[in-house]
Amino acid sequence: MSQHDSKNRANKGFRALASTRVAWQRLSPFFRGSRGRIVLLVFLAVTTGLVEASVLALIAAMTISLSEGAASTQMSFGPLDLELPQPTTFAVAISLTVIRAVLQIFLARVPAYMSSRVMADLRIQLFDAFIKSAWSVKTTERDGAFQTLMTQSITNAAQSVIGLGNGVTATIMFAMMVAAAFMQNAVAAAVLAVAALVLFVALRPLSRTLRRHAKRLSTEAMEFTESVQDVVLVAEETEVFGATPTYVARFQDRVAAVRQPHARTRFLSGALPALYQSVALFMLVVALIAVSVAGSAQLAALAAVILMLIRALTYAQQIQTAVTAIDERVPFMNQVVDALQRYRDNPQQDGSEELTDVATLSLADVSFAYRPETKVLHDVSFGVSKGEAIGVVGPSGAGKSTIVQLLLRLREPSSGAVLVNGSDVRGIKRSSWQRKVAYVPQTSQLVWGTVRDNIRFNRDWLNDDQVEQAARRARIHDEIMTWPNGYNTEIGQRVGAISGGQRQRICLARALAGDPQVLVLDEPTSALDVRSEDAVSDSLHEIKSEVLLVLIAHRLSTLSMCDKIVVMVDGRVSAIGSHADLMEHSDFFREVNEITQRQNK
Ligand SMILES: Nc1ncnc2c1ncn2[C@@H]1O[C@H](COP(=O)(O)OP(=O)(O)OP(=O)(O)O)[C@@H](O)[C@H]1O
Repeated sequence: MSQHDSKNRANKGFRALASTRVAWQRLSPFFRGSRGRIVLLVFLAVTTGLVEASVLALIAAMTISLSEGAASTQMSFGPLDLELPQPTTFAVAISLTVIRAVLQIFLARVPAYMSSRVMADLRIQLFDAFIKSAWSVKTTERDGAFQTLMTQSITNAAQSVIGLGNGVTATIMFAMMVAAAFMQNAVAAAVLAVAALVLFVALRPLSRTLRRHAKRLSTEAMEFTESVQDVVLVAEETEVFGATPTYVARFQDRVAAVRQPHARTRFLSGALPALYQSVALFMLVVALIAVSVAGSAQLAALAAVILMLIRALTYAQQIQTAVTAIDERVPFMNQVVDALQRYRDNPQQDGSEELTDVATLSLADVSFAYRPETKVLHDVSFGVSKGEAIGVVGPSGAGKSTIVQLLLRLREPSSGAVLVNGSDVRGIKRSSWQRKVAYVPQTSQLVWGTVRDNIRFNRDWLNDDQVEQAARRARIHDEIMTWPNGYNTEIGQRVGAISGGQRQRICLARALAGDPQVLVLDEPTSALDVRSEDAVSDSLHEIKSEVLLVLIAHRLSTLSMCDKIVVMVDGRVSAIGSHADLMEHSDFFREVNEITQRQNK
C-alpha cells in the first residue's frame, strides 16, 4: 500500500469520524437526558430476545415430543442438553411467555416515555432559545413558522424517537434470533442474516427517495401552515374586499403542493416494509433450500430454526419500518435543529451592571442600518432628564420607530451609543433595564386572558392593588368596573367588546403597572376620542415628574406636555427645541402646525 493510499484512507476515516460527530451533534438535542433510558432499552431487548429464543426452542421440542407421544421433552440449546418431564416443560413455557409479555410492555413503554420527554424538552429548548435570541432574528421569523416548529416539526421529531427505540429493539431482537438459530443450524441462519442485510442495502435507494419526498413535504407543510395563518390574520380585509379568484386559487395551489409529497411519502412508507416482508418470505424458502443442500438436520432443531427465522424476519421488517419512520421524519428534525442553531447563534447581548435610578437618557452620535448598505439613522444626538418629556416628530420613514427600538434595546446602534446616566446602556444587565423601562406601542397587543392578566402581563411580582392603581392612572378603571366580571373579564386580540381606545388604555396601564422610570410611548393617544385623550394627557402630566418620558408623535396635540421636541427628517435630527423654538426654526414643524390649525378650525 502506497503512502498516498494510507494517507487517503486515514483522511477518509477522519472524515467519517468527523461526520459521525456532526451527526451526533445534530441529534444530541433529541436525546439529552435519555442515556439511562437507552441503556435500559438495550438491556430489556437483550433479555426479551433470550426469553423469546428459549420459548421458541421449547415449543419446537415440545411439538416433536408430543407428536412422538413421549413423556418428556428433549431439547438441545447450543452446548446445553436438557430432558424435562412434560408438565415441567409446559410450566416453564408458560412462565417464559408471561415473562416475555411483561418485558414487551416495558419495551413499548421506554420509547414512548423517551419520545414524550424529547417532545417536552425540545419545546422548552426552542422556546428558551427563541426568547433569548436577538430581536433582529425574531422579527425575520415568518408568521406561523414558529408555531409550525413547535407543533408539527417537534411532534414529528418526537415520533422519530419512537422509531429509533423500536429500531434499536428490533435490531437487538433480530440479532438474538439469528444467533439462537445459528446455534441450532448454522447454514440456515447464515443464509438468512446475509440475505436480510443484502435486502436492507438494496432497499436503501427507495428509503432515500422517501426522505427526499419527506423533505419536500416538511417545507410545503410549513408554507401551508403559514398561509392558513394568513387566512385568519386578514379575515377582516378578505371579508370586506371579497375573496378574489387569485386568492382562492393561491390557497388551492398551497393545498395541492402538500398533497403530492404527502401521497408519495405515505405510499413509500407503507410499501417499503410490505416489500421487505414479501422478499423476506422468499428468503426463508432460500434458507431452507440451503439446509437441504447442506445435508440432514435434526427434526427438533429444524423446527426451532424455522420458528426463529420467521421471528427474525418479523424483526427485520420492524427494523425496515423503523428506518422508514426515521427517514420520513429527518427533515422535520432538521427544521428543529436549524431553528435552534439560528436562535442560539444570534443571542441577545447582555451587560452586567445593575441599574438603580435613571437620571438621564441620551443618544450620542447614533447611526443605525438595518442592512449594511443603507443607514436609516445618521449621527443622532439628543438627551432627556428625569422629570422631563421629550417628543420625537418627523415624516413617515424618518426613523422614529427605529429610535424607539434602540431605546428599548431591541436593536443596537451601528455606531455611537445610547447612554443611561452617561454610561453605555449595553453595559447594563438587560433584566435590570427592563424593570426600569416601559413601552406603549402604536398597535397594542392584547393576550388571551382576563383584563388583570393583560395588565399584569406575566410579571408575578405585581399585586392586584398595583394592577388596579395602574388602570386608574391610565383612566380605564371606571370602564373596567362596568364590564361583566370587572378585572376578571376575559379579553383577547379578537374580542369585539373592547374598543381601540380601551385597548390602548389597557396597554398604557400595563406600561404604568411596573412603576417605570423611563416611559416610551409611540403615539399613545392615536385611538382615543378627545375626552379620553384629555384624561390620558392629564394622567401623563401627573406622572411626568417621576419619570423620563419619550413620546413619538404624529399629531402636535400629543406633544403639548413635551419640554423639548426633536424633529427627525431622513434619519437626521433636523431641529431640536421647545414648541416656540421650533415654530421659529423648523420648516417641517411649522408646516405640521399649520395643517393642525387648519384641521382644528
Ligand atoms: N425591519 C426593517 N428592515 C429594513 N428596513 C427597515 C426596517 N424597519 C424600518 N426600516 C426602514 O427604516 C427607515 C425608518 O423607519 P422607521 O420605521 O423608523 O420610520 P418612522 O419614522 O417610525 O415611520 P412611521 O412614522 O411611518 O412609522 C424606513 O426607511 C424603513 O423603510
